Amino acid sequence: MAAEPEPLLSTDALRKEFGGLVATDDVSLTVSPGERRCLIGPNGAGKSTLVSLITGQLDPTAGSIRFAGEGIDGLSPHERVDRGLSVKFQVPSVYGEFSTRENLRLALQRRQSGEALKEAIDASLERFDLTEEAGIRADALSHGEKQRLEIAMASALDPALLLLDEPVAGLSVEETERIADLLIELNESAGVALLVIEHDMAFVRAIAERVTVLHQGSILTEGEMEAVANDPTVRDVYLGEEV
Ligand SMILES: Nc1ncnc2c1ncn2[C@@H]1O[C@H](COP(=O)(O)OP(=O)(O)OP(=O)(O)O)[C@@H](O)[C@H]1O
Repeated sequence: MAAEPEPLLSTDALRKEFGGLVATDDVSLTVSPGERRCLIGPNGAGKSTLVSLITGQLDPTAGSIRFAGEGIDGLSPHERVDRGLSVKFQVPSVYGEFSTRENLRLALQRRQSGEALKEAIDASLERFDLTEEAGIRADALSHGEKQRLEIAMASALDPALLLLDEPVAGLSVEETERIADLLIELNESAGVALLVIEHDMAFVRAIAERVTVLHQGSILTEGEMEAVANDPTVRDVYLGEEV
């Protein structure tokens, strides 16, 4: 029998304590190459902490992480980005005083220069529907445009995995659908695996192939969205809210 292909990302018994509080409790999560996964769970479930452990912003109290076939424990956040693990945090971190085009140049110039760089910037502007905003200062963009610019910057270096922390929080239904379409297109055309934290269940339904539910720092369950949404234990942790 053929061996199972190695996951792109795997965490093994990951744990994070803050003083006496266990924010991440024995989390063993795997993401396959090219997969679209959403991470859901009520407020305080430990979603952002888990993402910070994966990106290297936080060090685990115990456990380990493998990415693209190698252990990445002890690598800095930048070293993880260089290996293809890219992240878009919840708070927009574009350079407000620079134009949309200049922001993309900063993200893309680590790999390219000259005419190739110009072409890559134009392609990225087009892919993320930002061509008309190319000359606008980033701090004058709408919230949705800023989110799209940030996703464009985070995917500039062709990551194997893109982590996104609440990419549609505070966006209109229309902008949310637009970002869902863009992420699916990015996943399908470039093969980028997605690991997305989100509270917006319509968005989760639109993009997730599989959903992982966190509760009190641990994985409560995993599976396809419909099965997860109908799971009574999941309904319990959401206290009757519609999942
Ligand atoms: N730096 C920190 N110091 C102390 N406690 C923390 C720290 N970061 C997170 N926590 C605690 O860890 C737990 C998990 O928080 P986390 O932000 O990871 O949850 P979350 O699922 O992302 O929540 P939300 O959906 O509200 O963003 C919470 O009880 C939180 O108060």
